[in-house]
Amino acid sequence: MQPHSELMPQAAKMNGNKTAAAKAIVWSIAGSDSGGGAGIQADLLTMRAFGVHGCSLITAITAQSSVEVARVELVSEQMLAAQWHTLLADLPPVAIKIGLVASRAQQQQLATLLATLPTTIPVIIDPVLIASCGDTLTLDPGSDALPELPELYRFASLLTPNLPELAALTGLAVTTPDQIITATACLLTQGVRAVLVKGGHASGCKQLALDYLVSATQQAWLASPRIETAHNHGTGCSLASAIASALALGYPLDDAVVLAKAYLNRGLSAAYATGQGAGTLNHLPLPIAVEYFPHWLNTAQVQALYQGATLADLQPSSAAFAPLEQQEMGLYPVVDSVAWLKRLLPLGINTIQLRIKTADQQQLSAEIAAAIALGKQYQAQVFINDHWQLALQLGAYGVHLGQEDLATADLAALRQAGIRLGVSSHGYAELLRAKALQPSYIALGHIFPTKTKQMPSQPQGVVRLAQYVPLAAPYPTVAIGGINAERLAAVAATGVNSIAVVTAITEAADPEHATQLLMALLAKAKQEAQVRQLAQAKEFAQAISEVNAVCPN
Ligand SMILES: Cc1ncc(COP(=O)(O)OP(=O)(O)O)c(N)n1
Ligand SMILES: Cc1nc(C(=O)O)sc1CCOP(=O)(O)O
Ligand SMILES: [Mg+2]
Repeated sequence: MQPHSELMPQAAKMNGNKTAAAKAIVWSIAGSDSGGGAGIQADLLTMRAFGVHGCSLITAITAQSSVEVARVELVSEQMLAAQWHTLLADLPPVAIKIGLVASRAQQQQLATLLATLPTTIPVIIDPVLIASCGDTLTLDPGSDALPELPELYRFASLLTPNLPELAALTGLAVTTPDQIITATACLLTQGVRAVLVKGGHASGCKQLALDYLVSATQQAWLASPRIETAHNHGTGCSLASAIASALALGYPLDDAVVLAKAYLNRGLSAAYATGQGAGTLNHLPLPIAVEYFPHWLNTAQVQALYQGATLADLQPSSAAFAPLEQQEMGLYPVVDSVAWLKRLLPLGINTIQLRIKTADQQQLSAEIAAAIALGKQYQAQVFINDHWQLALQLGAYGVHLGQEDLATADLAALRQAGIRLGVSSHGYAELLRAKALQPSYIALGHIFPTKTKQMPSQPQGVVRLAQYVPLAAPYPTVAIGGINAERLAAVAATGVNSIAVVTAITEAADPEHATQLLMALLAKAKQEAQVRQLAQAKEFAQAISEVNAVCPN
């Protein structure tokens, strides 16, 4: 899917004689909650917070407050169809969120309608069966009632059941992590492409909410501190809408889930009362501060949590990779031969990477050994890309690994040998996964289009980079991908620690001159950033002293 609005030149729509930027359109197919906490109302607030344009297709109208659902009326088949066709003609969706589908007939109708849409439009289905408070939402009593949703399953890019719903949908127990994995596997076999199990109801781990994300290609657990609040009405609707909105903005599914979870955590932290019953989360706009982002865990870690371990136990400092000796990496050239190291190290580069993609084992071994020796000679941090076995064998300073290498590399052996680890990342999910390894640095790519390598992901741009940098803390960060002299200042302004380049050096008419220019530009940009930070700190201190002068206590 193409990223919308944030990364691409803004699409323009004519509005009278004014030109306005178009927002991505997200449909919410759901019930109306007259109390304003859940359903369509929560969905539209969430979509607004994400900066997308929300449209509603109402399936049922509820007379609902914070304490009761007094009456539910399904909209007619004709009215649901009218909403669909009217919107489709003028406001077609980039993503769809489906919440309350109030009868089997509506399921069938929606299945027929969804089948007419391109399969590239992501559909997030939040099975509204059992509310956060544990109440079963019984809408259409009798034989026509839910919970069977298979009619719609095959359209779901992601299904987001809570634990009781997962149990109801599969007929399986879901008390332990293994049982949750088995139950979700059962849903995948029924045609759902991915499942996010919301762990808010789990009793196995008291301090954390553990959500489980699984698709055909990956599985992961997201751990967030439990937020103690009674005002959690509409959390399921908001999470699913947040995921649909993030997908519409061009985030891949795992990133969309991470961002949506952070959105929910922050909203719950600022939740407020409405009536006498459960109030609602606060729909605050993006961006979201680092403290609300979840941790990325594997199943073994979650099993340990179920047995009483804490998050801190899972990441002891003894399991961290050695830190960089020179934390200020500056300009970080990524080159494919020792000949390049010989040209660039005398210029004062302190961090460099040997990235050889084609060579036989003997050549590789010789190049890596020579690179290590040069690193020692120039007291430079030389990282070896990919070839971690040779790096280990030959005693390299560091290795740089991609996400796909993490499954096969012997990380424990590298750590024990004191070899530094740099890890690639391309978005929120990979960043959290990299961070969980306690590496020596985290690379954030690719910022701009690059011709050096075929990238499966989209360029991130500097707006997203600025959000990733604080999330990577305390690990140093390196930006990579399409960076050159013109773009360097904008990249450095994000606060990233280092900038890695390939072609800006290797394809320059005068690589030594280009390197020196990039080094000087980076040093200048960092100095300017420091001056800006100092000025901000001064302004803040001044404001505090003025407040103290007015109200000394
Ligand atoms: C500093 C830096 N960042 C990212 C990469 C990419 O590494 P990887 O994901 O291993 O991909 P390849 O470089 O092997 O194509 C990097 N090399 N350096
Ligand atoms: C090797 C590499 N890795 C990337 C990532 O995003 O992981 S981008 C990239 C290529 C960087 O080359 P250039 O500076 O010529 O664009
Ligand atoms: Mg690699």
